[in-house]
Amino acid sequence: MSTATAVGKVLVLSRPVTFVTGNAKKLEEVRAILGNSIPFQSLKLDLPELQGEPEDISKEKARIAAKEVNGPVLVEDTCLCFNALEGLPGPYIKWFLQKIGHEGLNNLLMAYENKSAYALCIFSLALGPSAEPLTFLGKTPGKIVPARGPNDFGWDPIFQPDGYNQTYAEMPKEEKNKISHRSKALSLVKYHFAVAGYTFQTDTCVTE
Ligand SMILES: O=c1nc[nH]c2c1ncn2[C@H]1C[C@H](O)[C@@H](COP(=O)(O)OP(=O)(O)OP(=O)(O)O)O1
Ligand SMILES: [Mg+2]
Repeated sequence: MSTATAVGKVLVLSRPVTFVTGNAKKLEEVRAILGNSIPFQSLKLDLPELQGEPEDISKEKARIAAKEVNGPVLVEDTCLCFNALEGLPGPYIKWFLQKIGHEGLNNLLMAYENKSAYALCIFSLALGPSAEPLTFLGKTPGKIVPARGPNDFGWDPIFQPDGYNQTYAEMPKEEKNKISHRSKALSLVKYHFAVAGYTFQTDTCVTE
């Protein structure tokens, strides 16, 4: 069974890519950033929180999602990495945030002069359940500050990107979406789609 077929030099996908996430805010940003550039549908699914290196986590997430969907999928995993802590909490930021909150995350850096951090987003595209996922990485450097701004998306209030005096949370959404880890990674995804020139199969007679 395959969900991507090569016809000449063009890869025909059995159907549009499904962006799989359990996070409504991520989906909102992905929609805003992609606009109509890549046709995709979305599926709300809580994929397992894996451990290991960020790129491996993202790839494994895509493999799991592609099996669930049985078709082409896009997933992403987001890390918040503190330089003083050699990149931790990194992929474990979700639990850190849930357990110790913005203040606790600031306190983790109390013993260090270096408050620098980076936001990392790794998208993985799997064209089908047995395809090797491709990864696209976006990174935005900044620093960890006491929370400022609306508290409606994760750690946005404590991350101030370099070159700005506002935190992600204080910035207008369009501004965050111009410079964010997510938009940088999605630029690469868009470029990949443009170069790969995927087309989407509409012929229902052809089975996967
Ligand atoms: O731009 C962001 N600005 C602020 N916070 C953010 C951002 N992007 C992700 N986050 C939060 C959500 C979760 O607490 C953790 C990443 O964990 P991560 O596993 O990638 O996200 P998730 O479990 O919420 O959704 P998913 O179903 O796609 O895995 O950082
Ligand atoms: Mg997750």
